[in-house]
Amino acid sequence: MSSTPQTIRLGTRGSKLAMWQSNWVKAELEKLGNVVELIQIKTQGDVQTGPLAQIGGQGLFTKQLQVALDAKEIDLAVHSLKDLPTEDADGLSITAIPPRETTEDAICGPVGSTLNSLESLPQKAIVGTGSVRRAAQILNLRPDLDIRDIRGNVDTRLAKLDSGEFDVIVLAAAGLTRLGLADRISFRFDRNVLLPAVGQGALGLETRADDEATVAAVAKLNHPESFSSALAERAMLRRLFAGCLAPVGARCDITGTTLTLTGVVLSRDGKIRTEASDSAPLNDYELLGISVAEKLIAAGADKLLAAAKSEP
Ligand SMILES: NCc1[nH]cc(CCC(=O)O)c1CC(=O)O
Repeated sequence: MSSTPQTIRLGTRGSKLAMWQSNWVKAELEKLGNVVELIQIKTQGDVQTGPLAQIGGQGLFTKQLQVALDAKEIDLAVHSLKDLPTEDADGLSITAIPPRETTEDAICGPVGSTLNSLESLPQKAIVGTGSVRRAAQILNLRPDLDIRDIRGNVDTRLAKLDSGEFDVIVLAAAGLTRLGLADRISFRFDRNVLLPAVGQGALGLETRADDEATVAAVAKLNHPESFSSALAERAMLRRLFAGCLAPVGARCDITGTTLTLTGVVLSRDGKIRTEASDSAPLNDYELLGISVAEKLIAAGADKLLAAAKSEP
């Protein structure tokens, strides 16, 4: 006698990118014999449209999913890991991180543009990004550029670019790739030059920690290298007492079973930049993140972060 598998209720935001990610997770779970139902949930980030830095608030895109998970309205939340605050949510756990998509940031120019590097942008070009991390690192390299805030999902941002509001915009290559829009990328930044956001390109699969059946099913989607690298970056950010709205970047490199984490913290205007790095066995990701954060703090990162917070 075969028992009918329990249905996993998967909570997702309704944006195209979120739906792509959730449908991907659904299909992977179904391949393993699970039954999955998608449940759309609106988050504050979908409702409010002001500049991200002003609406502020960590977890704008993730909190409602966590509330629904906690209330047992869903069994699994699929997050873009970079939008998920690093403070542990009571009773919830990141059960799996599937193979990570590319972590690079990309510049998108007008269709047919021949831009191929930051150096190829004209003087004072208008660059659209809402990310202080991207803004600070770009200004560090090109102080002349005119960085302006942009918001909305990937399609909205590309439409704003195409309407001529910006000369170029910056987006995560991961989102563009998932949406089949990689042909809109003019060039990608070298990860050694512009360090990605903590968790960029990774999905966080969150469950109730005590929901054994869902935990067992979801854990099969975990990719250990992606898990260790993304969680090392998150441990660094947590130890810096910073969030996804801070001028902080991170990069992980894996050689064999050794994980190397590099972190960067900048002033908002990009004039001051401190970088630190350390290596550890893959399983010691938590200690590695703390170690790199402490090196950054020793180099003055806490003062940069305090100053960045107090700026409008
Ligand atoms: N903050 C929005 C967000 N969250 C995740 C991605 C892209 C996909 C990813 O990094 O996993 C994006 C858009 C962007 O930064 O271009």
